[in-house]
Amino acid sequence: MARQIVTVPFGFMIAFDIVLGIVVGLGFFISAWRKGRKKNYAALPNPEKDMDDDGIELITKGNKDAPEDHDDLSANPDFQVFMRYISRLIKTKDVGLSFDFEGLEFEPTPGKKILKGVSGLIQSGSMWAVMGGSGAGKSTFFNVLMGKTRHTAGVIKVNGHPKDMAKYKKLIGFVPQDDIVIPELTVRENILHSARCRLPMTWKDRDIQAYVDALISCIGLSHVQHSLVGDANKPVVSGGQRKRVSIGMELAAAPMCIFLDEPTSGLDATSASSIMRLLKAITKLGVTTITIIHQPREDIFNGFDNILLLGLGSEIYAGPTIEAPVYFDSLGFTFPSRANPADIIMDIINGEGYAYRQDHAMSETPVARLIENWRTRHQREIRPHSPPQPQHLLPEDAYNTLNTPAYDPPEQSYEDALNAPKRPRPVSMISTADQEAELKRTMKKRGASWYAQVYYCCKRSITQQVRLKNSFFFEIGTGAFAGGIIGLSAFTAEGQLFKGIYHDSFSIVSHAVNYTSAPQLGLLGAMAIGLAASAPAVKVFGEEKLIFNREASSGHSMSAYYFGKMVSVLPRLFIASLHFSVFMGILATPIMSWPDMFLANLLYFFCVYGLASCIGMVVKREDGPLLAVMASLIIGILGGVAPPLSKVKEWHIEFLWRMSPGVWFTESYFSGCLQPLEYLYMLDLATTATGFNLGKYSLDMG
Ligand SMILES: Nc1ncnc2c1ncn2[C@@H]1O[C@H](COP(=O)(O)OP(=O)(O)OP(=O)(O)O)[C@@H](O)[C@H]1O
Repeated sequence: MARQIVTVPFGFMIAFDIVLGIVVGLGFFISAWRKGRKKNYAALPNPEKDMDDDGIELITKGNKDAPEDHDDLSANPDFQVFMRYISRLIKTKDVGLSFDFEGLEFEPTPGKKILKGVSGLIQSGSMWAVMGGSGAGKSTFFNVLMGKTRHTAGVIKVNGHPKDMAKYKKLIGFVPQDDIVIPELTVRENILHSARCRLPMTWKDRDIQAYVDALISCIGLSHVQHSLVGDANKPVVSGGQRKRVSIGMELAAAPMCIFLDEPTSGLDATSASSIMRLLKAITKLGVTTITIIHQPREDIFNGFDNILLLGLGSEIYAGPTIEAPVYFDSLGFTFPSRANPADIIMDIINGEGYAYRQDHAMSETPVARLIENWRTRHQREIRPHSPPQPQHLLPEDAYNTLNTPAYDPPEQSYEDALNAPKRPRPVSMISTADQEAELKRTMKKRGASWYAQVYYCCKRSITQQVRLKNSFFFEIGTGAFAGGIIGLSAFTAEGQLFKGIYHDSFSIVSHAVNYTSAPQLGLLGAMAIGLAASAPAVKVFGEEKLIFNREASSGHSMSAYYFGKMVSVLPRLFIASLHFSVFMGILATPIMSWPDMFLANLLYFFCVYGLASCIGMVVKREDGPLLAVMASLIIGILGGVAPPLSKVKEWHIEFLWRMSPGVWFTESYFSGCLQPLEYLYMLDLATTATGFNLGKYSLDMG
């Protein structure tokens, strides 16, 4: 049998590789030239910047801690632009998002209560701090309030109506404790993607870009906006700047309520203050802000309208920030003048408050005593929990608040405050049907269309892949190598992968049969593709599990993400499959038509990518590659070669094998290598012996 020559695909592959080589070479050349040009300016006092291969500015180490532009918000002209945009976005008949929660409990395992009856009222347009020691239950409280974790007891009301908070996810922003950002994108690309996917679909791209520019300036990232974000392994921007990107990604969505889990960790004092002032300003527009904060500076602490103090999963205090020292004073703690009240409060609620007491009455289990004290006092005399109704200022007025001190000292003494007549606890604001309808309309408008999100996700993924070119070239190389190895294994057969019994009248001259070589080639091919594709697939999909979760919980379309991602990997699958098929075709020369073989390989690459991405999404990040490789080997082994599919049929468990893409793939090879020989051999004997079907190529591919 003549060796099949795969001239056209081979020529195509070579031409493609040459073009790819030229493009990459030119890229290197241009970036080296640009780097050289940069070096000529090195003598100037401007901050040094490098360019990476894609022309992205990389901030050099020396510049990482350089002061950011416009830390002083009130001097930043972009701030007014930002405020105008955001006030336009959150204007909804003076109704924002307020939360009323009563007796919230979370008990993941019986007997282990993480939250124990937390109650409170967070009115729209108020700024809350949640404070407590490590493990006090702050993040759990956040998760329960946001609807990410189902509470085991208690009621949550949104605007006075018992509702599932998750329904409002398009209007809620959440800045997680860890910076979940895409390291291969620049600062601006990360924020712009969030804005494009979450802002109203009616917005023009020009407006979105202007809004993002103003926001980037307000969070002090203009000078690094074209720098890659990087990650902990390969940092490009500093940790504090990455934190600000994370905050920017949420502010870009103009949320009506924003939850921030330690937004100031990793920021220097000035930047932290600047970010909190920005948050304060948007709070004045009606945005509800709830922040977990550990060690706030005094001005930051005093900027919060209210604080919720947690200890051992219970409330220790909830109410106006200004009244917290008064409350602890009433318990016998003395606040030294000139000390940061936040520090003292943290000491007290961590059970280290005896330094501020004359007596030692509370030295035993102090946190439990504080909790009990709050509970009994709270029942006895209910103090106001929140400031008056939100003021919903105009952007200009909110802007002006930046120039007034954040903290107004109490006009009355602590004693006066303690003896003041008791005010009734404010009732929660109950939105009208009209306001609810308006909120619904706002939510409906939020977010780009599904098609637009597919486009943005696909574009973002292609950008990432271009910047991760090493992984791309590795995948092509592995594909070519695997194809070559499998081709070599069948090289000596010279394309004769099947021998059967000749048709009647010639059957007597038949030689020994060989029914196994063709399916074996399929089996080896499946395993080789599994090895070549599974690890890169985990990298492309699995590494983004946290990003995916973050985006899904803020209302991004999950299907758009997957679809966009899938479309973006098709070119690399095509190229890897091309290299695999060409090398395999040249060396093994099966009589199966090359396009059929290529299509089978391509679809099998696709299956392995799908499987590996699902695994990468559900298992731990470090386990992903190994488990994906193992799973792809298993589906390859379930290809119906050993044990033969005929045997599996006898056991009546063929359906199990048919669940594996490996069996369809092997069957397509079997079919492809045998059908051209139908004129010569009795193929039905071979199908009975192996259990594979013939002539079902379309079904196999499907
Ligand atoms: N789903 C869960 N199952 C079991 N234990 C949990 C669960 N969620 C939280 N915990 C435990 O509850 C406690 C409070 O956790 P949480 O993350 O809310 O604390 P935190 O106040 O945010 O702490 P930190 O400031 O250190 O982040 C911790 O001891 C944690 O291990």
